[in-house]
Amino acid sequence: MSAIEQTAAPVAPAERDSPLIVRFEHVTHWYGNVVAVNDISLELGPGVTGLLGPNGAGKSTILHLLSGFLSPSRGSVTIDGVSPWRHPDVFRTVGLVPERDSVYAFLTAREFVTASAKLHRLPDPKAAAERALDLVEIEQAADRPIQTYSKGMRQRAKVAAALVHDPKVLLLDEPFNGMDPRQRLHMMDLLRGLGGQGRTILFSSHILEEVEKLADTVQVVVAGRLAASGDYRTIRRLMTNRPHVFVLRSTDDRALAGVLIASGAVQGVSLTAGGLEVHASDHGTFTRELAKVTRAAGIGLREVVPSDESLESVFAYLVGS
Ligand SMILES: Nc1ncnc2c1ncn2[C@@H]1O[C@H](COP(=O)(O)OP(=O)(O)OP(=O)(O)O)[C@@H](O)[C@H]1O
Repeated sequence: MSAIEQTAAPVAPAERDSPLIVRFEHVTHWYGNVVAVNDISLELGPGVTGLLGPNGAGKSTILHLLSGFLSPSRGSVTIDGVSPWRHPDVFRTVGLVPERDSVYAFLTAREFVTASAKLHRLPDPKAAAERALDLVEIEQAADRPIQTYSKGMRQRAKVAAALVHDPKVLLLDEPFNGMDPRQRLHMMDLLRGLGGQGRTILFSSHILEEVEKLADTVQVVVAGRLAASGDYRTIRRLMTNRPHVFVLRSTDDRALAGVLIASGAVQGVSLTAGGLEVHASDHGTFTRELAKVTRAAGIGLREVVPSDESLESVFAYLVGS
């Protein structure tokens, strides 16, 4: 595979009104011998997209390629046709909320966000900071040092700093890490609102439920590769239709094994010390049939435990499919 030429004659994206298109074309990135991103092609438009994958999948690398911190070893990354690598104009269009807190904690949020506005050389840094602080709703606490903030408020201060120049593309690396459920909901509302305003929002997560609640579209990455991509419902269906393993405990496991095999709802069963292990070909059919056959056979079900629900097994299935 040969490297794709970067698009020539860039037009400063910030000067355009139409929604930006973020594009990866056959992008590969190596750190020495480690292939962190492997031949990924994808396209993002306005709205909220979840970048879902287990630890080490390549999510941060993808975000850093988009932010212009890394250049692709192969392929091209473009935002509205312009490569972010060594093209400072693109920085006016992109805001990044990094995973780590890289903020001096003695600063107040107002000082931190104003400093970010100055770095962007905005004509009125104070007014821009005011607007951004207002957007993330930490105006009330904006004059307190960041070290006095909760995790959720620290994250919001980082989002304000990333939004200070009103970027059309907002990238967030694991924005929900360490947040309690209330803070999480608040951040979700905020990102949903920003996506609704026509911004292109890409956030990384290794938690399925976070992505399900927030994202319109999902990009699933596993071991540097794009494992699935598109509408959340389609990906959810892929996940629930995959083969499942359950451990059942009932009043008569042996009889249950017999009726399940006869029903055709399972591919295999084995009696184990922990109960009856069944391999179901798909989740929906199995759960429907299970209720029916146990009732008909007069068997009492005590427990149904999915035994392969770990994210790794779901990802492994997606990679294989
Ligand atoms: N600077 C680096 N030098 C060498 N290898 C790296 C470097 N940064 C990341 N990697 C490796 O590249 C792969 C992808 O890492 P990346 O941080 O992009 O994944 P991630 O999905 O964001 O994971 P996490 O959620 O754990 O941060 C991993 O195998 C990681 O160990």
